Amino acid sequence: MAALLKRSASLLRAGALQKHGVLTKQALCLFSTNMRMFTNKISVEMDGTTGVAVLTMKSPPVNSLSLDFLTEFTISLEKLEMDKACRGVILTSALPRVFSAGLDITEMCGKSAEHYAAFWRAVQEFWLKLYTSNMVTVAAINGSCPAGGCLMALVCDYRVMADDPKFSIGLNETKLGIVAPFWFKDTMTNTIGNRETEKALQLGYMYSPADALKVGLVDQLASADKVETVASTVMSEWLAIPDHARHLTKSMMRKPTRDRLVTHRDADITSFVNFVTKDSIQKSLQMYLESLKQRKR
Ligand SMILES: CCCCCCCCCCCCC/C=C/C(=O)SCCNC(=O)CCNC(=O)[C@H](O)C(C)(C)COP(=O)(O)OP(=O)(O)OC[C@H]1O[C@@H](n2cnc3c(N)ncnc32)[C@H](O)[C@@H]1OP(=O)(O)O
Repeated sequence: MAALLKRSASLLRAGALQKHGVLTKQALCLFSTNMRMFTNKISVEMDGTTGVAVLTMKSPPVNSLSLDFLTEFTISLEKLEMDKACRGVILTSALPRVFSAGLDITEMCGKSAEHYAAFWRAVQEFWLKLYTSNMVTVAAINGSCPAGGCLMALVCDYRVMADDPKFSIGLNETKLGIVAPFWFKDTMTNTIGNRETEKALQLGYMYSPADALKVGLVDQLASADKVETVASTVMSEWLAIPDHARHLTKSMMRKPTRDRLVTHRDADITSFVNFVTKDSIQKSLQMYLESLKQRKR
């Protein structure tokens, strides 16, 4: 398994996954009955009876989306996608208080242009795989969920969030001095509409669970200890619909947004690299990282 993951990771980084479908056709072994898979940063438990997998992020301190994390996540998802027995996946976090802190800022600081390009391609791949999944995807948001963490939840079919005012969710990029790219914006607009997105993105607004429910950023709240149980109940309701009808409908709804990124994928990587290599952006990101560290002292 370690060797497979290593090989898969290098293929993914090289862009081979989406170009040649190598992982999907040859390399992936499938889940069949009850199955557990662990990588360094993710664990997956698949219940062969219900057809539901729980994908748990376990990358302390904050489940940030590093290149390694994104690679492991995308490969795990691909394996589930290939397993005919798997019809739904619940995403959750093993960490107390944090679902995911979003993109790993250290991947965007002080690295080469080649590194930024590889990182951004992996972010795109992660979004594309999750956004276009044939499985029912439910986010069990059991902690804070800024920026890329919010994006991950937004691409799921349904979001259940812990009703704890200490947690928040939103696309806060402007607060870091950076700009959410068009496909982050599209994903949010498709969920909460244009006007609310315009305000939320410009202000880098982080919503409390109650406010997130009010604007439709999440679908349901549950007490922190019940988030996963509620997510499982929601999953059963969605799985009562015939798969083919449901996922044809999903792909009809999502195709225009997906196509927009696929069409502009290379240009989007170039934009990201040009943007993130600017001195002013590097300075903003460094200062933000430093402020996160200072907060603890
Ligand atoms: C003209 C138009 C051009 C357009 C061109 C567009 C191009 C594209 C531009 C770029 C777009 C990028 C999009 C970016 C998306 C992102 O996701 S950026 C990441 C944003 N994330 C955050 O702001 C979250 C920051 N973190 C927190 O708020 C908190 O950590 C938390 C998640 C609420 C958890 O709090 P707590 O449990 O108290 O933990 P902390 O003590 O704060 O943190 C523990 C350590 O983790 C480090 N850390 C936190 N978040 C990150 C992160 N995202 N990346 C890396 N590291 C992180 C933090 O520094 C602590 O580290 P130590 O001090 O070393 O322990």
